[in-house]
Amino acid sequence: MNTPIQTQLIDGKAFAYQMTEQVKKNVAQLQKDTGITPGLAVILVGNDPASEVYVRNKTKQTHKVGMRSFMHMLPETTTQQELFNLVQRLNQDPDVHGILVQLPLPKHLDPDPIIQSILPSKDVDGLTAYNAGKLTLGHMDGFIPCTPLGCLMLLQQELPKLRGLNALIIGASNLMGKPMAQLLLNAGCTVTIAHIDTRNTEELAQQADILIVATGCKELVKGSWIKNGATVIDVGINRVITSDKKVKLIGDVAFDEAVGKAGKITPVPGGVGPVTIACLLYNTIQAAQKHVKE
Ligand SMILES: Nc1nc(=O)c2c([nH]1)NC[C@@H]1CN(c3ccc(C(=O)N[C@@H](CCC(=O)O)C(=O)O)cc3)C=[N+]21
Repeated sequence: MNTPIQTQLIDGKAFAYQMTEQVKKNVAQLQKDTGITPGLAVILVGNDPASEVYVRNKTKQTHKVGMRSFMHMLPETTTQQELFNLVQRLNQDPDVHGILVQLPLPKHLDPDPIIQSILPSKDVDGLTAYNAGKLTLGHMDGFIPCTPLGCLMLLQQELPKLRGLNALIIGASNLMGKPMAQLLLNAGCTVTIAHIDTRNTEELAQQADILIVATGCKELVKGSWIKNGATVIDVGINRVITSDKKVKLIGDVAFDEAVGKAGKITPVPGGVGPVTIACLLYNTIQAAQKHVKE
């Protein structure tokens, strides 16, 4: 019988608060030095309730740090050409330093050509081929997607030495899994990516010192999958209705089972989510600062 491990919660909310305070100072400094106020444009197409929550959070935080926020809420019926035209306008707008197209887009729209039409210098989501390529080459001066950047920052805070650790990432998306793998590889981890066709994900997880889960499958990872003392980063956000008819957020890790096995774990909510938004603000101030230097 193994003695249960004391599992430490990683407080993403507190981390995001610290980061946001720093961004706020940098915004004030930039305004003092140059008169420029960083501006973030967010495009939301259709009315997905979860996306509306994130976008509202983003707008609130943007104002809190003293940046300008340009919200573009487009109807479900928006065409590819209309969306493309809006991105072109924002590319040319000198008040806009960062552009984010909230994903997923409605099914009739093709996200990739839209994303690729964003100017790399305004691509604060880090999804253009230019920024993705920079990351792959190990250049840290491009824009890095906000969620994996946030996960890396949390890991750097929690683990003094990442070099040589085994990391398993479950989920291989362009927004999360792939850039996460590049970041951890650059940090010296031995990186494995598992995805929907992987046959032995559970077995791979049991070898992982760092386990990052971004699948959108609620409570996919069971307690028995987790190596004793591992650091677990739960990127999932799943809405479920409880027996007393309340909406509750749960992650991609069965949290109650992970407690007593993991050394450290991010909760949902209050883990990766708030840090993602802080990283978006961080990328946007970077975009505005670079704009000044050019
Ligand atoms: N182009 C694009 N870039 C993104 O970065 C992007 C996106 N599309 N689409 C969706 C995902 C998801 N995402 C979140 C941001 C904040 C919270 C967040 O604030 N979460 C709070 C809870 C908020 C709630 O109540 O739902 C928490 O975890 O504590 C969650 C998820 C950004 N994403």
